[in-house]
Amino acid sequence: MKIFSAAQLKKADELTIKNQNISSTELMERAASLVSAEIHKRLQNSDIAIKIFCGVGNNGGDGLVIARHLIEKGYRVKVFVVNYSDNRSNDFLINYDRLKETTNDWPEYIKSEHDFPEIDQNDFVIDAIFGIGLNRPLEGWIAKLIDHINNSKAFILAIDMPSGLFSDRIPKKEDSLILANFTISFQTPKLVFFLPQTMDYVGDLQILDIGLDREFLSSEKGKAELISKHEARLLYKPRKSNSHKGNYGHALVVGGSYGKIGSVLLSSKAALRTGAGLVSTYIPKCGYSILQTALPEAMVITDKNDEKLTNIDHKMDPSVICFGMGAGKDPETIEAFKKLLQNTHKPMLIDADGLNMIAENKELLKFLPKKSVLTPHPKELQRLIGDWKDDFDKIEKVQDFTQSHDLVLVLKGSHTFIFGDGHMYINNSGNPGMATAGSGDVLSGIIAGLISQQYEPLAAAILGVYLHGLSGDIVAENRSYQALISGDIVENMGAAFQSLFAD
Ligand SMILES: NC(=O)C1=CN([C@@H]2O[C@H](COP(=O)(O)OP(=O)(O)OC[C@H]3O[C@@H](n4cnc5c(N)ncnc54)[C@H](O)[C@@H]3O)[C@@H](O)[C@H]2O)[C@@H](O)CC1
Ligand SMILES: [K+]
Repeated sequence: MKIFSAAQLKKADELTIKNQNISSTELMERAASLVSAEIHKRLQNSDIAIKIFCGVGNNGGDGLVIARHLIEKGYRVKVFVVNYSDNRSNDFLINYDRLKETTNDWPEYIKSEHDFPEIDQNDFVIDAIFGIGLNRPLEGWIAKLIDHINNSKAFILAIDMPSGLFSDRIPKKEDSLILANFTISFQTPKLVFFLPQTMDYVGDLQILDIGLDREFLSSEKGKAELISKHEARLLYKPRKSNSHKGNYGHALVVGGSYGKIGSVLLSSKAALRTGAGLVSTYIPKCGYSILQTALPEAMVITDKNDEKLTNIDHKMDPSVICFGMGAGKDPETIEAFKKLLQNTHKPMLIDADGLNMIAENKELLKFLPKKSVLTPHPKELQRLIGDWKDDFDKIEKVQDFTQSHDLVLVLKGSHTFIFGDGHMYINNSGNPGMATAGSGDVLSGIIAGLISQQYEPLAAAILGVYLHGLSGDIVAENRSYQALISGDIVENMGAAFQSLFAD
């Protein structure tokens, strides 16, 4: 699903009104009716006090439509107009009149702190104060109202966006914004719903298809693409019945040091479980028996050194080399890595200590084969590209970095971002249970396993990240977040592939 900017959404809005020959009031009616239907589906006529806070723009207009529909269905609704301006939008005014025809319990106006209503913890609050139209921080009594709503501890449903959240920038620490439990947004999600600095305000997220202009949605280039099952499925390449292991490539996993052989084991196993035809490992001698015993399907070559990598002389022609997990940063290992880079021309996957070596020896960057995949977590990214001001600045810097070196970059996080070919993809699978030792090693193995099967590096990164999260979700469902360990993600790759096509 594409992610658009506020300006693009406004354009989609206008085109829809023109091409479908409807009024903006009708579009609002369509969008907000869908929201009230969702609320009704969940509340099932329960006798709960619903308090709807409506701004005086179109987000407020949505709130008024929702109020009317819920009142018609018999809910106990109280509407508050947050009168931040005397300029009311046309659709606000139309729906204000329609609401007054529906109920005798007319909206109450909030014009200062004195008008703040009491909000009980058991109330159901709907935030329809500001949507994508917010263009400056909230001030004065409006900011205080937001804090008042948050402090009530009531359940908060935000319409389109939590009020106070901008669509295109990060709010300052001192800014007031709604901390929603649930957000229902229209047509496409907004980028800020997925950024580490702003995602917590959104709560659970639901996107409603309000039928905006199809032609625009499919032809317009998005700011980013959200990767869910549908998008992942399109990347999947089925296996041919007339094939042999040679068709699925050979992944070479290079890494490990004394006490860290497990990382290579996890990556190698993940590559095999993802479908690589052959997997070899290149490790220090101390790992030989460990790997041969724990993973008889893999071939093992050892360095002449017992505890670290000193000379990566593999004499093979692998389809992909995955480097870095557990490798440490010994000067001899760095030298060996440099030689490996100089002698490799196919895209590589670089993780963990491999990334740290590049961060500390930037001259290595020029030896990286084009389209290599780097898989940093935020701290590793910072070592690679330096500090950033905020999440928007970070995105810009990563785009510059990946484009100038022609790389694919997987920025790991609760929503992992994938950058490549000038585009940005945001993963939508996975869960907090996956923040556990070795999870990154498994991801590297999955992506390497896909590259070895001739997926383009960018496609391998996108699909790999999605499958990794999907497998983690399957584990969490059966085992809880806390009990999930990385080996479980590998073991459930089969279930993840099956689930890709389950519905
Ligand atoms: N784009 C779409 O596809 C649709 C949009 N609809 C709704 O329309 C909303 C956007 O409506 P609007 O453009 O009227 O914008 P909002 O309702 O978000 O904001 C209204 C106005 O408030 C003013 N404002 C901005 N920041 C302020 C501040 N800090 N203090 C005081 N005033 C401030 C601005 O002049 C802004 O236009 C969406 O979020 C959505 O809820 C829906 O009705 C249906 C379809
Ligand atoms: K809102």
